[in-house]
Amino acid sequence: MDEYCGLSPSDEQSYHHFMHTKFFDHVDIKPENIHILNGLSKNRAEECANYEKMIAKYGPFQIFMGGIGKEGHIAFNESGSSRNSKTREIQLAQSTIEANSRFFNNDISKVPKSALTVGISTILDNSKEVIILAFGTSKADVVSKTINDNIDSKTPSTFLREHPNVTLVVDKSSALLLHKK
Ligand SMILES: N[C@@H]1[C@@H](O)[C@H](O)[C@@H](COP(=O)(O)O)O[C@@H]1O
Repeated sequence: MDEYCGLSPSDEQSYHHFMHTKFFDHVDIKPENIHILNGLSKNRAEECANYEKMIAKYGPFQIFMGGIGKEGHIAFNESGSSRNSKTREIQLAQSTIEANSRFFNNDISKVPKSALTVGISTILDNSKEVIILAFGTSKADVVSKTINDNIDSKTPSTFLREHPNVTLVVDKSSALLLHKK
């Protein structure tokens, strides 16, 4: 669903690498059926347009499963992403760069500044079911906002409420602020 710009698929911090080591290497799937955005693409706009075309051709997704960023990003749809957004290149928010630096030896300068990501529309308008996982106290604020705030691009995860079949999976820590309402 998303990939850092400039990282090769073999780079240990790439989402290619993550998805293979955590998932694809453990299930029975043909390589030709795995589709991850290419962060090394020379023509990023074309890469994104082709991804949308492929989803339109083979979609909809049975399940879209992902996490959530502290400011409500889904995939890499940072704050400000519109409901109609499609697959595109996006500049990463400073908060995302800081949060993800934990995967780059806590060295912020090593975190790519941009990424390719599916859009909010790509997700919500092409998925029969959406499952979002949010664990830990660092996600408590955004879990509360996702459920209670106005639906607005400031917190893109609020758009999830416009989809008929979304499950937000939380643990006690990320659900902490829900009890205070
Ligand atoms: N691009 C990814 C997102 O797709 C993911 O949702 C987010 C939260 O991940 P985690 O659940 O590990 O905190 O991290 C990254 O920024």
